[in-house]
Amino acid sequence: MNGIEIRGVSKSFAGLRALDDITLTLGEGMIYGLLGRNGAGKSTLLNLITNRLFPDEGEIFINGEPAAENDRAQSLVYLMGEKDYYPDAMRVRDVFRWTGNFYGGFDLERAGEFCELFGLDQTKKIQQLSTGYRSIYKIITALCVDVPYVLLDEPVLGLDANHRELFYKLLIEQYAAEPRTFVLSTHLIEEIAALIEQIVVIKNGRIIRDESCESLLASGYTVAGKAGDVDRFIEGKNVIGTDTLGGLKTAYLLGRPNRDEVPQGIELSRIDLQKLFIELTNEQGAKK
Ligand SMILES: Nc1ncnc2c1ncn2[C@@H]1O[C@H](COP(=O)(O)OP(=O)(O)OP(=O)(O)O)[C@@H](O)[C@H]1O
Repeated sequence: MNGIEIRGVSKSFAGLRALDDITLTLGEGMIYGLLGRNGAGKSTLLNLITNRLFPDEGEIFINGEPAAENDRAQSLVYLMGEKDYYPDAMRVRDVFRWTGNFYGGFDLERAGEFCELFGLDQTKKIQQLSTGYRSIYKIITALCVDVPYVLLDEPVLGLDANHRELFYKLLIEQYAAEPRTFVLSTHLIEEIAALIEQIVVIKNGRIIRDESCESLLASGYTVAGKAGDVDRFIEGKNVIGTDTLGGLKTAYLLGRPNRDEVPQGIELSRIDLQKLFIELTNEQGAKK
């Protein structure tokens, strides 16, 4: 079966259960958002898929082949991790060549174009790059390597807003030109909300949501209007947060709205992903 299949995987570090019986399939040609609070287990999961770590229990398969110590399976997955896996003295252009040799395909021409767009000098050594450009050379590598599964762990770390926009744009363009699976682990949830099709939420080492962005967003809604009207409307409903500005109030609710029940003067709209995420992942919040 094609895809990355994670079956009953657990991983502990010195007694701390970082991942607890994870079962998950990452399909082909999809953009996933892997979301979770700090320490939830996102990087551990990505590191297990790519053999930086090995599970205590369970197994991972890549296109039907065991992922553990299997070069053929691993050549299908590229992880852009938080750590630098290339020697500091290596030049950016050599990273591109080396990655192409290891993975059997790399679009050097496209990488050159991306370097120009980001203003990255390919002749520079990694050790000469600023924090943002250390992310940028890795982003470019991840976008240009020819593999069906690209895992991006905090890809926009240290990037300014313009460079983040550029990255999202290039990612969508690359995806449209040649569909493959991208898994984006990030805390900048609203920024990726428009890109992702499927959302996986990890909380305390367990998966609490694995569903389409569309259906997750349909599990809540926002109402806004005069504070008094909004207060009357939300009474007895499942309110997860409110914002007040002057005499106006916005309330975020779980559940599906009954449109017929919404009085005049109350504006109904979609809930934003960030608000839902906060509710799903706070300690008291959201049972599965
Ligand atoms: N090599 C390690 N040794 C010991 N503990 C570890 C190790 N790697 C991860 N952990 C612990 O496992 C848990 C999950 O960490 P992980 O890095 O996977 O979380 P994360 O969701 O990626 O977090 P963040 O968003 O902060 O990067 C944390 O409690 C972390 O401290």
